Amino acid sequence: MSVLKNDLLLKALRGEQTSRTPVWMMRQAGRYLPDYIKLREKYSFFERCQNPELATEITVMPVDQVGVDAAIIFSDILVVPQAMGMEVQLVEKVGPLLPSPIKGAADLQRLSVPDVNDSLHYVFDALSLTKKTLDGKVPLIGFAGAPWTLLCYMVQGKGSKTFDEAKAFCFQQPAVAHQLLQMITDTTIAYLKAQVKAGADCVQIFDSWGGLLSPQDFETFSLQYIRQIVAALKTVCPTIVFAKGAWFALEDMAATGAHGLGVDWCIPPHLARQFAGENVTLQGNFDPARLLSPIPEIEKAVKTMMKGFGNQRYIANLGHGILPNVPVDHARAFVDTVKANG
Ligand SMILES: Cc1c2[nH]c(c1CCC(=O)O)Cc1[nH]c(c(CCC(=O)O)c1C)Cc1[nH]c(c(CCC(=O)O)c1C)Cc1[nH]c(c(C)c1CCC(=O)O)C2
Repeated sequence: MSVLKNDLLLKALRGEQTSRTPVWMMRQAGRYLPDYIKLREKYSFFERCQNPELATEITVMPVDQVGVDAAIIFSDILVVPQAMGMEVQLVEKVGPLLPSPIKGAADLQRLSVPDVNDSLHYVFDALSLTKKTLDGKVPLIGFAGAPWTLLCYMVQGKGSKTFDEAKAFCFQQPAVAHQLLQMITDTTIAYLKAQVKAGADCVQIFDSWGGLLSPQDFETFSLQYIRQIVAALKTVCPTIVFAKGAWFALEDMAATGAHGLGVDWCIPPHLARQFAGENVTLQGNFDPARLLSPIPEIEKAVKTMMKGFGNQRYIANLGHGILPNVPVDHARAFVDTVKANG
């Protein structure tokens, strides 16, 4: 395994001094990149994920074309429900569709905690090939969805602004919900450990819908499972927890021992730092829609963000995934501005 030539991200996560701020963008692999859009015409989404050569090609694209300081493996959080036994489709322009969602205890019979080396081996193959292809250029990030966010899709069956059916399931059948969350957690721990074995240098847990829960419900249905995952991974690699909208839980999330915490644009940097404390790296928090501003305004806003977070224990990123309609030169302006001011 080659030594990393750029280890800014890992240094920032470990709390070591960095010579400048590392930068990457959530959902940087795909969507807005013209070369990715071309591949989309030829292969279905899961074909792209399951073919290690294609997944590697897409993973490396933003490193070469936008200049980010880390690669994140091209895959999706929904490969875990798929491996547990659910049918998952990705419908063009609609998003994820799970035609037979979980509605009650009987539906859990259809699910299993799978042997990840069997059902998700293609992700590990993609990680190994990507690691080799990167040749130490930048670190490689592995990832998984948080149990709560995966439950949202497994119960609701599709995307939603409120995930009201998923919440109703948790509130009406809490014992079944906790059984499901534990199955997802057990699968995820094995999955992330195997990602590290295959070449991931650190991992991020995406809790995209954490902020839909009240602080008490976030603890009950999300954080206690994230805590298990972080505890299991802590000695294996640095972990980043990104719970969108869950600014209220920054202090509790820092107490899990995660190395990094993602924050969205709804909280100013100084409050994020105040809530999270000094012993964790913060990552974020540029409004993805702000990448649609003219480039000079992007540059100004990035500098303001960086001043707010300071230049240590900080990773510049967006506050959620990059939007599909962002021009590549705007994404590049974001990355270049961080590098020039870091
Ligand atoms: C909620 C969620 C999903 N997937 C993911 C999340 C958590 C992060 C977030 O909240 O944005 C995570 C994800 N999905 C994808 C990645 C790849 C790595 C990266 O670039 O960060 C990652 C990290 C590829 C993808 N996953 C998907 C695409 C688009 C499909 C395509 O290009 O054909 C990509 C590039 C499909 C997907 N997958 C999902 C949705 C809602 C959609 C449809 C909408 C969309 O994002 O375009 C579920």
